[in-house]
Amino acid sequence: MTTNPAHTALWPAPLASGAVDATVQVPGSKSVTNRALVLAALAAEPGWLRRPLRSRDTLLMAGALRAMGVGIEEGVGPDGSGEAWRVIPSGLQGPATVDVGNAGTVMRFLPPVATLADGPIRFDGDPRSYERPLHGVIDALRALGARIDDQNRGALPLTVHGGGALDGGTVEIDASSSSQFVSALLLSAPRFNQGVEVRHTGSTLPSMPHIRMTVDMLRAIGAQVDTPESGGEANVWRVTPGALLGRDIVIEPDLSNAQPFLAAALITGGTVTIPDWPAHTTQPGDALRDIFTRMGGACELTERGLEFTGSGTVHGIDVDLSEVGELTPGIAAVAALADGPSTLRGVAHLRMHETDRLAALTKEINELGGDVTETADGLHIRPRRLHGGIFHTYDDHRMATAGAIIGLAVEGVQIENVATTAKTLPDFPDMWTAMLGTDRS
Ligand SMILES: O=C(O)C1=C[C@@H](OP(=O)(O)O)[C@@H](O)[C@H](O)C1
Ligand SMILES: C=C(OP(=O)(O)O)C(=O)O
Repeated sequence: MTTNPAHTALWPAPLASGAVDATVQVPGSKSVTNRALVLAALAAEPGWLRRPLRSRDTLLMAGALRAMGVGIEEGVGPDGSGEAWRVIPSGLQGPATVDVGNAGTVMRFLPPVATLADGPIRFDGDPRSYERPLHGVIDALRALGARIDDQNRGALPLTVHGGGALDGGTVEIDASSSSQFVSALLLSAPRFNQGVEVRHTGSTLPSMPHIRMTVDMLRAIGAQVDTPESGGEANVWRVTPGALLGRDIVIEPDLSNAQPFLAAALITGGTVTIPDWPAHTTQPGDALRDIFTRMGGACELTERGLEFTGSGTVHGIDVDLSEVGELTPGIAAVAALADGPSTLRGVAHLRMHETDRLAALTKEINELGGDVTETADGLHIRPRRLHGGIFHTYDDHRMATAGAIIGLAVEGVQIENVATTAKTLPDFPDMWTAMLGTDRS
């Protein structure tokens, strides 16, 4: 077996020499870009994505749709500003092979799309993708009329034998391990003959803002969706069959990827401004305004963007992160530097993310001298004086950025495989050093 040198390389995480003072332009949202690509590919007419994220997860999504026959061209948006993708839908075709990498959005959102293709679509990905939950999507699609070969029973790799159409109808799923099961079924449902009625039967459902994002984006492109929030039954979503419109969608900055930069302001007592922070959004990263304020910062949404200022003191926090699980690694990193203990709750499902994030955070922070324990559904973090050392990332972009946050305050932290940030933020190391280049020391 050959070893990719990028995976063993150590990146010396820069120490902040003073309070940061920077404006950081954060690239587009992974979750919005990948939903916009799927919806544009399923539309009845061409559409535009402006300022899409170009990262491993979104390029895998674009590559997969292209493999099924969708046109995705580089261009300048209709108003002449910014880079854009023009998406030209076409009859979806197999045979094709889809590499999902380790992108939850690709492995979950595309099997429903593949049922609409004419011919077999094979799905494969990184070794970790074989372990991530997919049974909710596979079982539901079978119940709705799809033919799927899954030699690994309920997981990747698999082949969807697209028949050019899917009956659709009513289906029950347990989405307690990933909200993406629900999003996946809803996104393709306008194209199912009978649409879909999805009923979640599990006791918990993580990442509700991401389901709201799915619903809002479906409605914006012309779909009719009934939800618990719009007066429907609890845990039931209905999508009516119908044509989707070609839209011009501007992708918001990725607020979860703004997290390490906001954390830098919080722990150095500096100020970071994130331009184009949306006034209204379904992105879970918007919760950082509240969470990082409770941890000691202050923020203001101005015409320049979100201005976040740290006080120099970081407080511990007791918080339920079930709605915003992807923020956990960054919050854990800040909590390890706080002036009191923290309890992060409601995130048992993170054990099945890019890596087992609860185990990985516990091990890596403790190896730097920290005191973290895993609970049934989260972490207890008691701050200790930390020391330098290697921070392993387990191919998880958010582990890499969590390590960089700790490295701001602790000398000698080295991040193994910082290149894994390419999953959603390929420019992270350069953005991080550029932010620090403006230290007010
Ligand atoms: O739908 C989406 O875009 C996402 C939903 C969430 O997944 P889970 O519900 O599996 O946590 C989130 O953690 C992931 O980063 C992106
Ligand atoms: C859980 C995440 O990603 P994925 O879309 O692969 O589930 C994440 O980005 O934190």
